[in-house]
Amino acid sequence: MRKLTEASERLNTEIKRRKEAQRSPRERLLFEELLSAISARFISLPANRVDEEIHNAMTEVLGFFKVDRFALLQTLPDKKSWMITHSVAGAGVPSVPIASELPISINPWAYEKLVLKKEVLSIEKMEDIPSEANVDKETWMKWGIRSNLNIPIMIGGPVDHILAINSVKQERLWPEELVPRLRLLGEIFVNAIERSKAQKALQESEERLSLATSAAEAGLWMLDIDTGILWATPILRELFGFHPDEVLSYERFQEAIHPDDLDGVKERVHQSIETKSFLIAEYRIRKPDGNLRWIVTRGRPENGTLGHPLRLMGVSMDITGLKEMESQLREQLVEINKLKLQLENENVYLREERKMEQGFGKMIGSSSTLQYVLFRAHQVAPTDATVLILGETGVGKGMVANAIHEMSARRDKPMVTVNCAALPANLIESELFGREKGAFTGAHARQIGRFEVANGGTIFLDEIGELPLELQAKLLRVLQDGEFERLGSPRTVKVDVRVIASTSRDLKEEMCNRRFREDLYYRLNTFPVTLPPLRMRIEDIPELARYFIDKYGRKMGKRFDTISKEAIDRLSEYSWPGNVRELEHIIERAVITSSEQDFQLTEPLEHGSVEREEGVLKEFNAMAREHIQQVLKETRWKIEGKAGAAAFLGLHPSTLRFRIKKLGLKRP
Ligand SMILES: Nc1ncnc2c1ncn2[C@@H]1O[C@H](COP(=O)(O)OP(=O)(O)OP(=O)(O)O)[C@@H](O)[C@H]1O
Repeated sequence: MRKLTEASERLNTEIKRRKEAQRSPRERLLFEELLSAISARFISLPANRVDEEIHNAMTEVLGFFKVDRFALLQTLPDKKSWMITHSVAGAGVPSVPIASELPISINPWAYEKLVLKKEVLSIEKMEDIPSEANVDKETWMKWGIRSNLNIPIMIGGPVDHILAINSVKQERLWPEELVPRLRLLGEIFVNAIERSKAQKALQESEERLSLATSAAEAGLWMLDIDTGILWATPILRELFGFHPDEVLSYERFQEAIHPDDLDGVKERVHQSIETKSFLIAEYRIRKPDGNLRWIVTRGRPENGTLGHPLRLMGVSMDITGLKEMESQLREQLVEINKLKLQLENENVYLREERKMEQGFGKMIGSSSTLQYVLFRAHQVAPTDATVLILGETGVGKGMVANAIHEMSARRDKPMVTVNCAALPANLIESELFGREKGAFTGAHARQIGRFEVANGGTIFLDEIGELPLELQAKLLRVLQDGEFERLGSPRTVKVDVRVIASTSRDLKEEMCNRRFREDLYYRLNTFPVTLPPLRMRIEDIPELARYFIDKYGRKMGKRFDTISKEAIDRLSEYSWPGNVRELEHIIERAVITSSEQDFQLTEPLEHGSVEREEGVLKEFNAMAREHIQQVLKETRWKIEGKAGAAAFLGLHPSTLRFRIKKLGLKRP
């Protein structure tokens, strides 16, 4: 019985095959015609019509073969699924939605056959499917497929498209000669799809380029080297002022270039073509309205088949704004450099002026006592010796200290002043020697002491007499060995500092009363310089007064033509307990109250005139004598001439001779 059934099936198949074979020549011819009509429609088909045309062609083929479903599938790059890109179905047959993804895992056997082995799958009935393809069979049966023809389409290398034809209403045989024709159809479809993708990509990139060039206001151009014909975008035409319809050429381009820049541009273009190198040129053009613009052009030659450049293509932009900005910046830079130079010069001038003010330049007074002081300072300045400046308050001790520093080799290093009287006793140590963080309550940060700041320079310890006894030993160590420790640190710090100290106290007396260490006193006193009080050099008063009147007059915009003799007399008679500082303040006030042109001392001088005691006078004579004697020694008793003692002391030679006689000085 089974044998009978099998024989009947074989017979049926044979009958079907014969029928197909009988139909074939006619159908084949018709199908050839259909194929050539379809392929003709795909020639130069615009990208946006490809999908529609594939759909039409598939519908025609579907009708032609009277099959139920026709689809084009694409293998997705991840190789895990297929995507239905195009699909049509016959009447009453459910179609597969386009863009739906089919996982390869539900058709593993078909994947292997079609994609990996590149074989055609022609299935007449589901029973023919081998047992290893059960998963695929189940899938197809679920979709109601009874017969199936799948053709891999390869363009180039791997299979990335499948043409799938299903029959759901009946089983059917797929004649073998159909396969090459359907594959051809599939290739027409896939080629059209690829072409449309490439066209779309090109269109997109053109759009992007055009967007970028128009955003950058850049004009594109292409020069045919052999013919000299120039192609240009509308933006380039606008940049150069060319007419939109004008036929452009290399000559026409040259005409637009400023004559001064033309040779340079021609040279660069020539070089770019000859050496096949990048072209870059900046030049001016004159537009038809006479407007001068700056243009930058970049380009590159494009090689022909024989390696000889055929075209030069590139981009040009208007950089007039940039150029203007650049030239403005350059002008500003010149201006800045000028100002910088001016500022530097002013700085040098100010520094010089300050030096003068700090040095002897502004130390007013030609009394022999003051001159002697200056002479001493001059002598000691170049050495590194410690100097002790003695004198009442306001006599100019600070000025002399400054002058010594300015005349020393340390003048380019800092001079740090510490007023020992102005600092509270508990802070003075950390001020002078520095401290480590946490050295005492409230020491939140590390602090560098003034000795370290003055390293390489000078420290001026004003009112040294006020230095607490316990710090005097520490100072002595610095003076002797140049070393000390910061507060709260065991580490020894080494410095190279010259010490100038000053005091208005009688240090000897302080030493006797055990308020000042003897060893420190002697160490400081190696080179004492005593500044006489103003009352001992009254001859300096008129000069000082004039100097201060002028200084404050200028500051306040007043110019005094006359200074009354009475004012000068009053100033000279006064005892000046506050010395030069007091004189300066009194004059400053008087300048404010005096009317223009006429300087008047309106306020009373508080202490009144003083009877100069004999002792003071004696002291004065002794100082003057010592000074004149010293100068005479230095000049080997030469009185007159440029290098003579009289010139040095600022005296007339006969006045000096008179003084020598009066002071009883004798040549050794
Ligand atoms: N010979 C001088 N020529 C011009 N100005 C002077 C002269 N002597 C002192 N002065 C001025 O007098 C003022 C006091 O000078 P300075 O501070 O040097 O005195 P000092 O003796 O150090 O005073 P103190 O002991 O109070 O510190 C300053 O303004 C200074 O410019």
